[in-house]
Amino acid sequence: NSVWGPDSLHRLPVHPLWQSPLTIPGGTRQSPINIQWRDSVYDPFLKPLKISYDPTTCLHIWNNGYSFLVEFDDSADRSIIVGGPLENQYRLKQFHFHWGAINEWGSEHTVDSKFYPAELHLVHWNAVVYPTFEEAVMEGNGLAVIGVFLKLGAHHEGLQMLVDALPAIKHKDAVIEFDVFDPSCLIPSCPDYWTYAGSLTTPPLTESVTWIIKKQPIEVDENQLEAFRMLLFTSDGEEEKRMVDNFRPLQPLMNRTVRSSFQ
Ligand SMILES: CN[C@H]1CN(c2cccc(OC)c2)S(=O)(=O)c2sc(S(N)(=O)=O)cc21
Ligand SMILES: [Zn+2]
Repeated sequence: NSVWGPDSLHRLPVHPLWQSPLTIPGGTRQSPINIQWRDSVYDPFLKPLKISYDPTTCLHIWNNGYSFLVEFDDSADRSIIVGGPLENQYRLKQFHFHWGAINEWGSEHTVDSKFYPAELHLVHWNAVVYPTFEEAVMEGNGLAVIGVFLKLGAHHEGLQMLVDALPAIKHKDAVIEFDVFDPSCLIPSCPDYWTYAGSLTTPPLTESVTWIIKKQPIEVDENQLEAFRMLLFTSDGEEEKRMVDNFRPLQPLMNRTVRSSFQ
């Protein structure tokens, strides 16, 4: 259940970028957070995360004015994750990214206060317990988001397919069909992850996310990061505002422990 209603949300100090409130009154499990490696607690009972995506469930790629996202057909259990810290299996709904204007920052989560230039979020929902995504978004165990850090390095072949589509969705609300894409190619092979109870990092900021943050980043090259920065927050015809720095500020850890799947 959420701790605030839509009426109180709009009177809060808002983040300049996308009118996302900086803090939520009563919020006890907000995201993103800094992951202090030495304070994370190894949990031997954490299972390996099992990821099985069907590339043909891919629908389209679009610019929603916050980020660009690739959406999937979640009408059946065809692209799912199970295991890890999760009690049920969760269905893939969409993935999107957050990034900076320069390589010094851009990720939402930090590790030992270090920013990465970008962060990938793969959003899944608990269709075992909840009949619709919209209901799952409002419940404590409704969503599971895999976070993957991007670091500057080698060219990423799998990412290039997305990068090649970006010029066609430069403006807010632009969408193009995207037939076949397997997001597993964006997930590092190393099984190690941190996990903690958190929230969406954009409105509605609901405290419904089990975060699974991969320890190992993926490498992308400068041209690929620059391609993200060519997108616009603004619609066609409006004064152009480059889509950069679309990450929420760090939130207080409060009474939470970050667990690790590795020693
Ligand atoms: C615009 N960004 C959010 C979009 N969502 C959304 C869409 C429809 C309805 C809804 O609530 C009723 C929420 S979402 O749940 O897919 C997510 S996940 C996420 S993040 N950065 O925490 O991974 C941000 C958003
Ligand atoms: Zn996100």
